[in-house]
Parts: sequence; structure tokens; C-alpha cells
Amino acid sequence: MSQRKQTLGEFIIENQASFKYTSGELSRLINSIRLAAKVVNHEVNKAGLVDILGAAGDTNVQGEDQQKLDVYANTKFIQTMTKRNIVCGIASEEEDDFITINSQDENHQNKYVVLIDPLDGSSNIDVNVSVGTIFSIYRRVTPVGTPVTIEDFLQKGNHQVAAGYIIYGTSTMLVYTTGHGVNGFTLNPAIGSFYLSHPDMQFPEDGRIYSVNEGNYIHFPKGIKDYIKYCQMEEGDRPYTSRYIGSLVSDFHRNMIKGGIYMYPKSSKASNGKLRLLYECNPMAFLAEQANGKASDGFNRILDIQPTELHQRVPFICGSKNMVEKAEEFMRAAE
Ligand SMILES: O=P(O)(O)OC[C@H]1O[C@](O)(COP(=O)(O)O)[C@@H](O)[C@@H]1O
Repeated sequence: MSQRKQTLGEFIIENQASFKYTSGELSRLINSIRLAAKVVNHEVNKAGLVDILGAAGDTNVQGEDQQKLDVYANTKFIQTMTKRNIVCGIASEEEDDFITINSQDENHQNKYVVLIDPLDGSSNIDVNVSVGTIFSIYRRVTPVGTPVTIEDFLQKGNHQVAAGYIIYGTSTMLVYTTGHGVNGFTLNPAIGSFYLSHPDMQFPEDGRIYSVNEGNYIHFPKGIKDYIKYCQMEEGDRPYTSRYIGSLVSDFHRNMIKGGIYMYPKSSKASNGKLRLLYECNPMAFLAEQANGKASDGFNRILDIQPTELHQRVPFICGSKNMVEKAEEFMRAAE
């Protein structure tokens, strides 16, 4: 008889001790993200039936039209984390500035900040293609007892204490790391619980899938163009297969399981690419490295980049180690 799969709640408690700080708070924080994920998942699943599709009518700080589901997910994650007296601050793709959250005793006792992309892959919401949520967690650096400051958010990615994503796809999964490997949990909608379906996820060192918006090809740097040509050549185990969903979470998830590389490089249209360092690239880079993969901007390790702004963008190359190193080789050669 197959062994009963562990629930996410059980896994969190069982692995609490592996965390270097007293981890009750971090466990409660991940539990609150689990709860918000279920609430948002419920809305995503019935998106076509309720008035949640389409634009909300506002634009966010990036100048992007906010989708109704962007706003809904943003509200639900912020509400759920705020109510549980765990976080001292939240930054979100949908919020211009960070939000200060005081502890219930009004003494700024909470120790964690969360950075979140509430709904990743917004362009896919209305067309029923998988989307996601991305989160990144840090321990504050300013003293407990004082309000959180921008300093607490502009920490290098290698200081993250936890990161993860939720993918709202053919099934809904929560995948996360606390620096002890990457584990994936699938939601059983009938029971409403996440179960450990993908223990110790690992990127194959090599893959045969490349994910990039080739519609921007003519605007890409020479190194990226050369690497794409390399992927398409009839040689050895190439050509590779091109797969691009247009949702970072979904492309990353597939490439982590099958082996592959995702690229959102800089271009003559976007000098730093499109993806945001703090709540897209850093969390995915932490997961990638914890799963034996790699993430860089073509030259530098993403997790070593010193952030300077809340919504700054960086070029992003991430996936199977040998494929990322090959792309970096082409970038250096083209310098
Ligand atoms: O449509 P493009 O320019 O290829 O961008 C798609 C990329 O942008 C993203 O949608 C990120 O932006 P959002 O968080 O606003 O959705 C990624 O998920 C995706 O990989």
C-alpha cells in the first residue's frame, strides 16, 4: 500500500528545526502564504465565471495595466500575512512603495519582510494559460522595535531565508525552499490540502529546452543571438526545443523538471530587460541554486547583485547549470 503523502503543514513542522533562527514565525509565515494561495487559487479556477477577468482600470508603478486578478491576488496575500502578526513589511509588484506593518502590540516586534509578485504571467490570465505567484522572504536588518525601512528590502538575494512560487496550472502547486533544498506540494482541491508530491526537486545539469521571447530577437545582444543560434543548430543533441509560455513561474517549473533554460535578456528596447530583481529574479535564483541549477544576468550571479531600488529590473538567465554556463560563454565571447 503506497505510503500516505506528507501534507505541507506536517512538512513545515517537521523541518522547523533545520532553520537557523527560532522558526515558529517563519513556519507561521509560510502557512499564511499557503492559506492565501488557496484563496487565490479558488478565484483563478473560476476566473471565466466571475467578474475577475480583464483590466482593473489602473496602472502599477511599472506603468503596466493592472489586471483585476493582479489586484485581487495582491489584496489577498497582503491581508492574509498582515492578519497573522508575523511580517513587519511587505513589498509588491502592485504597490508603488513598501508597506509598513506594525505588530499587534504596536511595538514593531515582527522580524520578517516579504517581497511578492502576486500574479506572475499577467498577460496569460484572460486566456486560461497557467499563471503564478512568487514570494521572497528576508529577516529584517533594522532593529526590532523600530519601523521597517527600505534597507530591510534592498538586501542581496543571498540573504533570503526562504523563497517560492505557487503555480496555478493543470494542478496547483506550491514550491519553496528555506535553504535546504526545493520541495513541491500539490493541492488536492477535494480536501483543500497541499501534499508533498515533488520532494527534493533538482534541475538536470543539461536540458534540451530553451525559453525566450524570440519576438524580441533583433533587439537582443549579440551573445544572446549567438546562443539562440547555437540552440537551433543541427549538431550533437541539438537543435533544442523552443518552449515559451510567457509566465516565468510556468517556464521555470517545466525547465526544472525536464531540463532547460529561461532567458529574459536586456535588449535595445529594454536596457535592463523586463524582470524585477527583488520579487521575480532573486526568489527564482534562490530556488534554482537550491535545485542544482544556476541564475545570472549573463555575467554576474543574480544572488550577489546589490539592489538599489524596489522595482529595479535585471537581465535574467536561469535554469540547467551547463546550459546557463554555455549562454554566459557566448555573452563573454561577444563582449
Ligand atoms: O510578454 P513578454 O515580454 O515575453 O514577458 C513575459 C514575461 O513577463 C512576465 O509576465 C512578468 O511580468 P508580470 O509579473 O507582470 O506578469 C513573466 O512571467 C514572463 O516570463
